[in-house]
Amino acid sequence: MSTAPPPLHVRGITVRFAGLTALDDLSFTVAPGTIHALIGPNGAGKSTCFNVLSGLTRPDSGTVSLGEQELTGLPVHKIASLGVARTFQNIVVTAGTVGDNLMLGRHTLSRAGFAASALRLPSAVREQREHRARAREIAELTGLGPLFDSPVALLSYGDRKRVELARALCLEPRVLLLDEPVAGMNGGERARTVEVLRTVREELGLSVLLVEHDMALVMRLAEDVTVLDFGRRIAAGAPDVVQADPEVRRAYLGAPATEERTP
Ligand SMILES: Nc1ncnc2c1ncn2[C@@H]1O[C@H](COP(=O)(O)OP(=O)(O)OP(=O)(O)O)[C@@H](O)[C@H]1O
Repeated sequence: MSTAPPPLHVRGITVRFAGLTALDDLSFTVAPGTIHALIGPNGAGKSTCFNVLSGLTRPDSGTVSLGEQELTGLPVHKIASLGVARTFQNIVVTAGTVGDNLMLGRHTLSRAGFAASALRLPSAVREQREHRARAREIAELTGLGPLFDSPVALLSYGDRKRVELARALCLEPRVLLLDEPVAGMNGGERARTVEVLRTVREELGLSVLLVEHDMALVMRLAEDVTVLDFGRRIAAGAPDVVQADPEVRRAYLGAPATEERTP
């Protein structure tokens, strides 16, 4: 297992869209090697936060750092290469085999240049072989091993969503940003994904920041929870503490958090 990742610090992030404050002075820390959930009702600012962390949105104020490394304002590819990878809510993977898609994830780690690869120089061929072997290991870890050579188009919805997860893991991230990893999955697929996430965190020792509407899953998987409402942090702490918080219950319009969808 690799060494523990540095903490991911979010400090005083504010994002405004025209007259609307999507994030209002938001601060939290993803502790090394933990699973941290970011939850809140629709429009609370969760996606905006992910967009800031992955470099898609520049905040009006505030900073994001991974340990000592400042990430605020860096371009998407730079943030990814510094160890922060993300998955997207909607599956984008439809073409190629599972292996092809995982190799795309390895692309940014390739040292061999285009010319060396095109000319099939021995060093480039060796490097490709190593990347493919690592992609296979990650496929095994995420339960996709037997599907490595299968076209993604033929996979079930749950497996395709796991290809997206495995592709992000192929970047060898230290922090993984997971945007609704079980959205649209059936009960069996959800349970399988929870298992895979636990294995991945244990085996790879990375930190995970999770946005997920499935409260039962969040409560089972996360060690820390940050709750947003209208861009503000309204509660933070261990799942049972957050769940009992009156303001959190109010934000969810009286719907007790535990009675939402179950995996
Ligand atoms: N590009 C944008 N331009 C204008 N307003 C935006 C933009 N992106 C988000 N918003 C607004 O910012 C607020 C926060 O949206 P965001 O998508 O971050 O919430 P969310 O918590 O991810 O919601 P959901 O759970 O529905 O995905 C919302 O009021 C949304 O309408």
